[in-house]
Amino acid sequence: MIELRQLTKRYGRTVAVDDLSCTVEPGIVTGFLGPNGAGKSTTMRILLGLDAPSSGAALIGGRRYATIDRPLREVGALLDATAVHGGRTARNHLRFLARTNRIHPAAVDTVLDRVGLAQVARRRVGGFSLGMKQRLGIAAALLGDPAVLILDEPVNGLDPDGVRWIRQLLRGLAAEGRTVLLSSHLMSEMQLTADRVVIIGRGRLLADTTVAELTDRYAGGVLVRTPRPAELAAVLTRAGGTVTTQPDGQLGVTGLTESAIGDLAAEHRLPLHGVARRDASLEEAYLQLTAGSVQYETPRSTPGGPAAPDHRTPAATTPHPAPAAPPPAAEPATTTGPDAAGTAATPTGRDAR
Ligand SMILES: Nc1ncnc2c1ncn2[C@@H]1O[C@H](COP(=O)(O)OP(=O)(O)OP(=O)(O)O)[C@@H](O)[C@H]1O
Repeated sequence: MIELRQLTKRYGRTVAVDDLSCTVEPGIVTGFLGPNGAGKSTTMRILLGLDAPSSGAALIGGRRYATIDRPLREVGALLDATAVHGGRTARNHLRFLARTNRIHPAAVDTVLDRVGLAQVARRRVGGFSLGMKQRLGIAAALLGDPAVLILDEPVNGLDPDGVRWIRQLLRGLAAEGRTVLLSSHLMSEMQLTADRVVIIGRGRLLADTTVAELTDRYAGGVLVRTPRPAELAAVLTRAGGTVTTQPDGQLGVTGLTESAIGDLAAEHRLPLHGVARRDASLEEAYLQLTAGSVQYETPRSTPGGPAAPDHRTPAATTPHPAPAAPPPAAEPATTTGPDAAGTAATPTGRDAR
């Protein structure tokens, strides 16, 4: 289990994380979402002992990372898949991590197999594609068979097959009872992978709920298909509904249930070709929820200029690209957390799964 207790982090005048409290439970996948600069990476770095909180606490299995004796056995992390020694082979990279964390060397081949890198285990990491490095980073995170996994943008660089693979992997790891926290800007993917989401904006908690509850909360009424839209719209409006005509000619109705719409249509002998609840996607819910928290706005269209991207289009998977990169991290992020490279280790019991 992961717990954030009134976590606050300030960098000078910037409040990167602002009084953030939440619990990330085992047995499910929890998505960690927020616009660029919201404080996700900062929170993850604090969880992994790479940065110190200004106040509050970030706990893994009830303890601060720095007090965990054999970190790789308790928590696996992927922060920056490219932060690996390019001259080493994949196998040697993992063997080094295993040795310095007193993990049995047999675990190396097991995780290489699990992430699909067994065939390239003896190739130098420098020649790996970003997707292969992501897989290697995940292998390193899994090396100690940890109860908790913290993954920052793990699908970056993966092809569609790899994206599906990681979705199934993470869901499988959660089903084994592990705590899985992952950040991503890919809302459609997050909707398929995560059970719960913690959404932050400008360092503050905006939502901590299930994906189902969130999409339900932002569901947009009922979509009605009829060959006589003007007449039906008049009937529904008179009955207290609010009706809008969609670009595809359907009627969007709020304020009336599907059954009420069906009854009214039957009463007025107006044919219905379809009545369906309009579920919001996670992306729509996310965009509405974070609308006031975006720091790096997508440019709006200007007369004669290119059209701004439609934030409500499902294909827009990176809703708020930053025009400028945020300041670099205070300390270099590592693939597996600070102790991956060899801090002391003594056996501890697993208490966080
Ligand atoms: N080392 C640092 N020094 C100063 N400011 C920092 C530092 N690290 C982060 N920040 C600031 O803290 C805020 C939160 O940044 P953070 O990288 O945690 O956001 P994020 O949600 O991970 O963003 P992204 O989605 O773009 O990765 C931003 O305003 C960022 O500029």
